[in-house]
Amino acid sequence: MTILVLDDDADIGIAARLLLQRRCGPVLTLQQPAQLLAALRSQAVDLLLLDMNFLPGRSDGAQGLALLQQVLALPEAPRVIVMTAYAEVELAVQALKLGAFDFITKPWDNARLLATVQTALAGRVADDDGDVKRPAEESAVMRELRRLLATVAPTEAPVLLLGAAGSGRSTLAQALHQASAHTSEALTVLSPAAIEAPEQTLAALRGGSVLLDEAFALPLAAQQRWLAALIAREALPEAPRLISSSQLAEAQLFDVQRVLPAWLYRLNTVVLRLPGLRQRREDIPRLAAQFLAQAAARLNKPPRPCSPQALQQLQAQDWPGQLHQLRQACERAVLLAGGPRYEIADFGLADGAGETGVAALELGGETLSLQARERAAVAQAMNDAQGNISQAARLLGLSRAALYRRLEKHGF
Ligand SMILES: Nc1ncnc2c1ncn2[C@@H]1O[C@H](COP(=O)(O)OP(=O)(O)OP(=O)(O)O)[C@@H](O)[C@H]1O
Repeated sequence: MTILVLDDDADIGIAARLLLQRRCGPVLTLQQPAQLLAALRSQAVDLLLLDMNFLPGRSDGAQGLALLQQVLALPEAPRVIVMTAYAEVELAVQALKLGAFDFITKPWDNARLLATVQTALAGRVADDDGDVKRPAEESAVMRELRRLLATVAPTEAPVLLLGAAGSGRSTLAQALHQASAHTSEALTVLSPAAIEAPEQTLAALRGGSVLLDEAFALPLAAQQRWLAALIAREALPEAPRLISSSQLAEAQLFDVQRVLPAWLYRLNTVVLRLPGLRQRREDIPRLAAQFLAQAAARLNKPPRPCSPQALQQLQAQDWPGQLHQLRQACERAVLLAGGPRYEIADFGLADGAGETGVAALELGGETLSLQARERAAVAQAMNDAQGNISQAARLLGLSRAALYRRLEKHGF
């Protein structure tokens, strides 16, 4: 994986090389924008770190944006991370709209730059001959979701995020907050099911965004109180931007025994639905590569490619625990892998569990391992409690914290 850094400040190139070369691959540096296109035509580059301002006294990024467009129009275009000054959020947003993979602000935070670079490189997977292919593209359904997110983020409209547990709702809420007008303020995450006094909790918030996690996983009377508390809070200055999440299916949302319609209508001005991995299998290789690269860096293991067979089999799994489960499987692979590539056995997937989920484990009867039984019991309780953590914990005779640990452990 080759990285090219273009910045008129030579020190930036040196700093990037020191940080990235050992962990990610060769780092080339350039200071002259005029040399960029020729360099990209003569040399295979996987990732370009592109400064946005080169002319003294100019800071509108126009030259950087023009270069970005030219780079992305190349037949073998690398991914591009643009580098902007702290105050140039607007410029970064423009670059993202043009197709930049991500942006980083200078002076950068080393851990953040490394993570961003690893994520960008992770999309490139090795084929059978070990050659590097073009980054796998994002599924159409996720591209559409991002487009919607970019449209609604700058508005003040309440957004409801729907998706299965582990499908990435918290991450989407973060992205929404970051692209909103409140990005310089806090995103506060609240679990209504765990909060006794919504009035005081909401009154204490000043600006920013608030995420009401599992907003409907509470009794109807409590939903009524939250509704009243929210209406009271919105009448006061500095009301936070409202984001909520739920893992309920559409039909359950409109079940009046479970969801107070007025509470739902307060939250669902805009609804963003996160598809499960089964609905976007084409994203699995890229996500797996990303999780593998992140885990390898964190655990100080050498980066390895995934064998094409392993990728194919990962793609064929159903992943009932969604991204959480995929991430955990990738961490296992990083810990267990002994060969030059990750093979499917390294991921430690329970036989059949991936294809058919919990049902297969239950059918396994006496042959089930203790771990599998525990997972099945947790899944059953979560199902019976309709996703309400407190209730599921009661059913299992566990504390909420102990249940959270088990949910995490089993990749829900
Ligand atoms: N678009 C993405 N690309 C890569 N990784 C992602 C993405 N979205 C989420 N993840 C990762 O997947 C995992 C699950 O995401 P997240 O915690 O956002 O899901 P969730 O639906 O909020 O889960 P829960 O139901 O447990 O609250 C996390 O480790 C997160 O870092």
